[in-house]
Amino acid sequence: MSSNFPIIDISDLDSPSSQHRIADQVTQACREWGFLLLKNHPIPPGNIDEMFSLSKTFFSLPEPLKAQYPITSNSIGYMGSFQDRGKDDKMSMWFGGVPGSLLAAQNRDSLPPFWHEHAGKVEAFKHQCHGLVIKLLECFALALDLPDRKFFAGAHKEDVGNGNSLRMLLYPARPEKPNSHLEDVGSRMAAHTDSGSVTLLFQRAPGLEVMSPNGEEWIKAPYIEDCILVNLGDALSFWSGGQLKATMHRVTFDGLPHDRERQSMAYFGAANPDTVLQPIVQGEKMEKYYSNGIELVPGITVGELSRTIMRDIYGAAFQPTKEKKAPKMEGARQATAVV
Ligand SMILES: O=C(O)CCC(=O)C(=O)O
Ligand SMILES: [Fe+2]
Repeated sequence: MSSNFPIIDISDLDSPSSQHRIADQVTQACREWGFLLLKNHPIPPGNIDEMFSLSKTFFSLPEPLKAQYPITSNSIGYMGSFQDRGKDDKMSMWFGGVPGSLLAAQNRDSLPPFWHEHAGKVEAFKHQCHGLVIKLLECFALALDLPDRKFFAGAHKEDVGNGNSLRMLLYPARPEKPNSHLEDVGSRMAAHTDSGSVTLLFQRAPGLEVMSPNGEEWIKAPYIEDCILVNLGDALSFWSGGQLKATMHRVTFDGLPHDRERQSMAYFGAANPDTVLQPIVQGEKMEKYYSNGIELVPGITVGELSRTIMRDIYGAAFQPTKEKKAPKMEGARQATAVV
């Protein structure tokens, strides 16, 4: 069923003679699917392997040790299985913020000590991801023929706001299905759309399901080694006047049985918090648009959207505990949408 899932080779993206063709392919995939697999991308496999290996070591630490560092409103920290609103069986480690913020004094208490010596590598990896997100945004600007070709790149500065987060994930393998002994267990990752612009998804095993273009069935996202899965978020869909899709995706116990492990990493490329959401493609209007059940009104900013989503998901449970002790840092307060 996933045989016509788009797979696009971007090895020639930097060559002026191929740029238009690749931009059109990427954009067409996002009009239809909102998802695609990128082949021959510029992120070195060794760096991806290194991140996965660190992630695995971190997640295997004792739960009480990790649980001392719950995610804060700086989008830095850990969240264990069954702890989020959906009570899903997955562990997440979040690395939000601008370059340098993982080791900044005000975040020291939020970052588990395991990561202190690796923070530079994580930030270097985020920087590479950001570079690829900008290239993809340039493709959309070109193929959509935006009046302001530089709008996307200008609105996604790496050193502004807190939106660009790396989330490491581990869906643990368990001898028994968790809801046989725990009440109120959800799935692995509840169905959702991402709220930002472009997500780069690195996978180490299959398990993700994606809504089909006709919106009628869940399709297994193909897993191809060395390819990055890309999907779009609600903000980008909104700017495109709905031409580009933000597609629902999920991980269930059917798609990923309880005794199978999956490791993944999502890099969420998001626009700077003061960027206004409104259609920018000529001739497009957007009256009503929803991001995971929250109505987006044209004129809302990216920062307001992510704060609303964070409040909706965590409610009173989301306490920026560590942050309260630390001095405030301008420009790094926006929460990232978490599911
Ligand atoms: O594990 C996955 O591939 C899903 C990750 C995801 O959808 C997310 O973090 O938003
Ligand atoms: Fe997602």
